[in-house]
Amino acid sequence: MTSDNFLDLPPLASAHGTVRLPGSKSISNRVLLLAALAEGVTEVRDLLKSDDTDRMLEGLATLGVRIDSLGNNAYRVHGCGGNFPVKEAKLFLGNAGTAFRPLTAALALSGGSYELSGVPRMHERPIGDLVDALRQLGADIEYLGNKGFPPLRIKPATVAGGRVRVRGNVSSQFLTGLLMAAPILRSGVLVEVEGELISKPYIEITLRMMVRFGVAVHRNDWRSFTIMRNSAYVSPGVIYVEGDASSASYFLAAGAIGGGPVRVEGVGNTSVQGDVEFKDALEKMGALISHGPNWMEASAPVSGRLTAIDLDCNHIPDAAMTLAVAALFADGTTTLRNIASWRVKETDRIAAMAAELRKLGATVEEGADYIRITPPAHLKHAAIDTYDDHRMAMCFSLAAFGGTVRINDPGCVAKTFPEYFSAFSSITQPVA
Ligand SMILES: O=C(O)C1=C[C@@H](OP(=O)(O)O)[C@@H](O)[C@H](O)C1
Ligand SMILES: C=C(OP(=O)(O)O)C(=O)O
Repeated sequence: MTSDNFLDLPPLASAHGTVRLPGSKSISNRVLLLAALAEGVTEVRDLLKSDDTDRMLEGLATLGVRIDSLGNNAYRVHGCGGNFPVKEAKLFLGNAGTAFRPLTAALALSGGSYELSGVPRMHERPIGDLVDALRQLGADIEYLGNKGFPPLRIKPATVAGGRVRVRGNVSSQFLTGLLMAAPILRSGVLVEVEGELISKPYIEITLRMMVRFGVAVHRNDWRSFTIMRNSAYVSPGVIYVEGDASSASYFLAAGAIGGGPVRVEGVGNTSVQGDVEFKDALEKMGALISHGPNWMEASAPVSGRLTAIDLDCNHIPDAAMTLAVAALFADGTTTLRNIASWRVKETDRIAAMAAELRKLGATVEEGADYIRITPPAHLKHAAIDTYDDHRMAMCFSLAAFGGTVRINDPGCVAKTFPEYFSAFSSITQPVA
């Protein structure tokens, strides 16, 4: 039964089939911004269409960037050569971290007057480390609400390149924003990371996308990054967005729990996305995994049951949520470590995950940066609250392998995967 506010998933007997993945959120929003900043016209194919990418598309359009929709998830972006035509604007960026953080950096170095705001949760997500770094380059940024958080006002300022230090232990998106925006200055920037850097594979995506647009960053391990004087983005002509590796995790887990094989197409072992390593975590749990350059496939262990794991998940913060729900179907106690960033994402994901897993009967221990899950013998029926967090809705759909489950506010999946539930039902078979 469905309504606007909840979706009842029937008890599931098995999973097998193939899913063609929607485009990667992380790549889509990077490519849109880089194409906008580049010289020339870029044709972007297989872009993700979702709330987060709509916020980036709208934001760029407000800034005067011409973007033509060509149909079939293809867009033509008319680059503005590092100089947004509109010098005064208000941007609403929803809850899209991949739009908010990089656009803050780009606009702070652009010499205009801008206001950036989002949904109430976005105003609770930190941005102080990025603002501090941009101020070192001369940017004039004011907090319109609480210090260290959006909404922000950016004023015209004399900005110049040079050395800038940024903290990377709250979100890697601050470093991503600085790196992507730095070529706007044309005068060379040395970015030094202060302390620990989390979510490193996302920096790899950033650097790979910048190279596609003609800017090679010289790096010293994860400590410092140099953007040379006169670096400027140039359109690569046509660019394809690969499938979303985080979105792949739900289907691969379904194959590992429900028999399989479940195959995802659009992303594979040559991907630039760190979340493809989710398949390795599932393999450690006993799942049978195979993969090629553009696909991955998962089946249940020969024994039929997954086994618990103890894993540092810092490199796969998004896909790790799927492991927490897969742990309901694994023998033993699963511990997911080094996930403090979960607390400042769409919701406090450690608290939300613990609360909803407990409703299903699991024994859950949570700490500042870890979660430990012991499954019950049988799942209880529960109505799962999703906290306006797309990943809560998507990963808890897997609980239907233990009996019927209600997902409250299923529409929140629109942040990154509007068609999620129809894709999920296409590879899962209810109990007869
Ligand atoms: O740069 C990116 O595309 C992202 C970085 C990660 O955030 P943090 O760096 O805040 O962990 C990730 O959780 C987010 O979904 C996307
Ligand atoms: C953390 C996420 O999103 P954002 O890009 O808004 O940070 C996510 O998609 O899990």
